[in-house]
Amino acid sequence: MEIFKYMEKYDYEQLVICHDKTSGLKAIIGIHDTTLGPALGGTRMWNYATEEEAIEDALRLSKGMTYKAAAAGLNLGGGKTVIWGDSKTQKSEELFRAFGRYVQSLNGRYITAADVGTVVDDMDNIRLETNHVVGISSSQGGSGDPSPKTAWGVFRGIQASANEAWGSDDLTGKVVAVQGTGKVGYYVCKYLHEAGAKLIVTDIDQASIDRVVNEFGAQVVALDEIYGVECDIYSPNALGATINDDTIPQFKCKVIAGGANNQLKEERHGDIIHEKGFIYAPDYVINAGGLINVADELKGYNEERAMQSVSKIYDNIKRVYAIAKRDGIPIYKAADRMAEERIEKIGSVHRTYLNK
Ligand SMILES: NC(=O)c1ccc[n+]([C@@H]2O[C@H](COP(=O)([O-])OP(=O)(O)OC[C@H]3O[C@@H](n4cnc5c(N)ncnc54)[C@H](O)[C@@H]3O)[C@@H](O)[C@H]2O)c1
Repeated sequence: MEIFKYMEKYDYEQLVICHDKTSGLKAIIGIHDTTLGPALGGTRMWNYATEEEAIEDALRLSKGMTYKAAAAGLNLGGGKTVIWGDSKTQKSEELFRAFGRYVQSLNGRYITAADVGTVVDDMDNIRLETNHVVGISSSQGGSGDPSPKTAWGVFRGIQASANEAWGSDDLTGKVVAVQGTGKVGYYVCKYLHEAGAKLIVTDIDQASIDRVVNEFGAQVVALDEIYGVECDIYSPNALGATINDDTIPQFKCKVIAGGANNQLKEERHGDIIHEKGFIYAPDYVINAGGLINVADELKGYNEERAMQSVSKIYDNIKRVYAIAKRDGIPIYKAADRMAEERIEKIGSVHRTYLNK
C-alpha cells in the first residue's frame, strides 16, 4: 500500500504508528479530518493477518467516523484506532496504559472510545493516562451501555421515515419486521411497541426472542423469512449486508430503517432500492445514537441532555431525504453529501481569524 497516495486520495490528516515493546502494544491511530473538532472514534482490537490490513482498517474506519460525526451534527472529526493483537489473549493493563499515553501525546486532537474487541474496563485503563477517552465506566462519570440510546435514535429515525413515507410519525398499527433482538433490537422493539406498532421478529438466540414475545407480543418468523414478510417497515438490527441481490426482490415493506452497520452489501444496492422507491434511512445516520451519547461525556455526562441530542436523529434523517430530493440522488448518497456540505460550510467559517 502506498500510504501517502491513499491519504492524498481521501484527504487524510494523520496516521500515528504507536509501539511499546514491554506491553507488546502495536497501535495505529488514523485521523481523517478535524475540520469540525477533535477526531473521535473507538479503539478496535483485532488480530489482523498483516500490517497492511491493520493500516487500511485504521484509515477506512477513521474516514467513516468523519461522516458519521458530521451527519450527526456533532462538533467532532473522524478518527479511529486499531490495536493489532488478539483481544482474548493479549490484553493487559500495561498495554492500554501504554496506548493511553500515546492518546495523551496527541493533546486532544484524538479522543478514543470502545469498539470491537475493547470494553469499558479497557477505557478505564486508558483513562489512567489521559482524559481524552470516553465510554468509561459510570462510576468514573461515563455514560454506560450505549445500546438503549442507539435504539432511541433508530426509533426516531423510523418515525422520520414513516413521516416521509406516509405523511405522519404515527406508528399505530404499522407492521415492523425486526431482524435481531439483541442489545439494540430489544429496545427498538420496546419503543415501537409503546408507539403502537405490531412486531414481527427473528433472531438466532431463543432467549432474546422469548423476551420480546413475552413483553411486547411479537410474532416470530424463521431467520430467512424476515425479508419477505408482509410489513410496512423492515428494521435490520443484527447483521450487515442484508440489503442485497437475494433480499431486495423479497421485500414487501416501504421503509428500511434499522440500527445495523453497513446494511448495503454493495453501493449499487443503494441505487437499486432507490430505483424501486424504498425509503431507506442510511445506516450511519440512523445508528449514531451511541456516538452522540458517548460524545456527551465530553461536557460531563447528562443522560437527559444526551437523549435530547439523540432525538435530533429525526431531523438528520429528514434532511437526508430532503437532499436526495433536492439533488435527485439516491438516499445513501445524500447522507454523504449532507456530511460533506456541513464540513465544507463550517470549514469556511473557520477561515476567519479569531484570537481565542
Ligand atoms: N450497540 C450499539 O450501541 C450499536 C451502535 C451502532 C451500531 N450498532 C449495530 O447494531 C447491530 C446490533 O448491535 P447490538 O449491539 O444489538 O449487538 P447484539 O450482538 O447485542 O445483537 C445482535 C443480535 O443479532 C442476532 N443475530 C445474529 N445473527 C443473526 C441472524 N442471522 N439473523 C437474525 N439475528 C441474528 C444475535 O443473536 C443478537 O441477538 C450491529 O450491526 C451493530 O454493529 C450497534
